[in-house]
Amino acid sequence: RVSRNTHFYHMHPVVDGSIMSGKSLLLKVILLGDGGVGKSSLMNRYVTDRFDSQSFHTIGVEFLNRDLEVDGRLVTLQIWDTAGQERFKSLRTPFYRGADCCLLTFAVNDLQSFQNLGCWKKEFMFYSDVKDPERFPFVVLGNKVDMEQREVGEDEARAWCEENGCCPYFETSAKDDTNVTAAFEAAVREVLAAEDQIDHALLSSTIDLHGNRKTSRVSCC
Ligand SMILES: Nc1nc2c(ncn2[C@@H]2O[C@H](COP(=O)(O)OP(=O)(O)OP(=O)(O)O)[C@@H](O)[C@H]2O)c(=O)[nH]1
Ligand SMILES: [Mg+2]
Repeated sequence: RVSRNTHFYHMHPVVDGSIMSGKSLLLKVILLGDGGVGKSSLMNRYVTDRFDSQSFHTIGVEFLNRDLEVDGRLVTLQIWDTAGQERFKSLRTPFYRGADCCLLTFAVNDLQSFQNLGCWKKEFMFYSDVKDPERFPFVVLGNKVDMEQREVGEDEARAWCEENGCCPYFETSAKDDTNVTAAFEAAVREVLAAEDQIDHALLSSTIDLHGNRKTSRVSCC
């Protein structure tokens, strides 16, 4: 399963310091969550529009690319799917660096997987070394909503999201293709919104620097 994904990989030349594919922006999103919650199924549904009821546990990481357009911007979404089982921790954590968004995933019929969301968030923060932890975009996915036996209510999940940085929440089914596209597009929107904020902050600090220089000249002379 690991080597299969190399078919989907294509090099993105670096143009003017930013990684571009044609005119599209390359964004890396990473799926984290307990083993068996449906991370690989969500990625495969989104990229290949297939669902396999007999899928194997992931070992290490795999990734697939999909091009899309969000709010008029062309994006190549590089989706990194990780192994949720504890024994594969050392194989997945080196791949957290450079992620633009983290998709925290649980299964609505598995309470433990919901209770572990906080641990996944911590693990991501620890190994990704993100520059601005307060503003880093997360999206939460409650998968397997097609299952009748739920152990986690939608309200409970939304409350967790509120308490954890007001991240967007989607109830998904990789099996029925419910909200899968919406969830990945939301991840792109979160990244673009965060980048717009950074651009705005940079612009403001440039103006401040200019102002400071003027002030120091006055005090020098
Ligand atoms: N009913 C239902 N089953 C699902 C759904 N998504 C995944 N599954 C099933 O759940 C099982 C685990 O799915 P995976 O996608 O392999 O889970 P994973 O999160 O990638 O697991 P690891 O690779 O071990 O981390 C498989 O048998 C899938 O067919 C869903 O939305 N609904
Ligand atoms: Mg998997």
